[in-house]
Amino acid sequence: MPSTALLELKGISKRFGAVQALSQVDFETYPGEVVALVGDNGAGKSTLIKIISGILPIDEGQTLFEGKPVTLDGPKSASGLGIATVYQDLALCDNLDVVGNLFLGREVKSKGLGGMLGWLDETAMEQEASELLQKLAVSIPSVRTQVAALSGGQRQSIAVARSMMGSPKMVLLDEPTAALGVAQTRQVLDLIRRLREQGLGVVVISHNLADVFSVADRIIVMRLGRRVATFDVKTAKEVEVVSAITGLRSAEVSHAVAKEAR
Ligand SMILES: Nc1ncnc2c1ncn2[C@@H]1O[C@H](COP(=O)(O)OP(=O)(O)OP(=O)(O)O)[C@@H](O)[C@H]1O
Repeated sequence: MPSTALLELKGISKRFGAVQALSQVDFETYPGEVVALVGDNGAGKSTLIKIISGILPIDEGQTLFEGKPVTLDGPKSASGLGIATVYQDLALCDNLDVVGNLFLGREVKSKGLGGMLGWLDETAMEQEASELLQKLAVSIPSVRTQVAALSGGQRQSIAVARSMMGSPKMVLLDEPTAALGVAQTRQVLDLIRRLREQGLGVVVISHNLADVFSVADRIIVMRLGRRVATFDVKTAKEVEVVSAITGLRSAEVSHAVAKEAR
């Protein structure tokens, strides 16, 4: 593991009225690793992701990016540092094709008079889109396919690819495999592995421990707004992770699992 974290949060606290959503949370990600953020409903995962993506201000704590103190006071400051977020609701435009979605808001104007007239350089965008999808090994019928015609896994892959357009250093994924079938999930998990191979720091929120164990390097467990455990996937046991998530002892988890299986 490289010694300097890409992102380091220290003692982060966040309150919504009477609800203490985060209490003194430390969090760190390194380049070229996948960190899974897990925890029960209401544990504080989304709040932490929103803080990292600059959507929510913190009440207390410190943020370092590549070892330097920074302030994440808006989505622009996060994206300016190279932090990209892929939300659960995808935010793709169904009526646009893949190129249109990848370049939404960052269209390439054609050079010369065409550019002055506001014409878009479709050829350049098409080529760049194809290159990006090839690099990420995302397989779709054509970059000119409307995203409405893609499978759930392909759509999620396009959403992830879109987050790569600004060449980020870190990608946050909120439940990227929720609502996907087995084959589509595998496709998205493969894509996450490729982000790691490219040296990115990847943070994945997931409720699916099978996915977590298959793709993550480290697992950070949140419970009631606190970071309660950290596991190295190579040595972690699922029962221990469930125990940290629920607050039950491992023996109680095993007992509950056995009872459920009956
Ligand atoms: N905007 C908000 N206003 C008030 N309370 C909030 C707000 N956002 C989150 N909370 C509360 O903060 C706590 C943490 O919520 P958060 O959404 O971060 O949990 P989570 O781990 O992402 O849960 P889930 O898995 O259900 O998405 C919860 O008690 C939640 O009700």
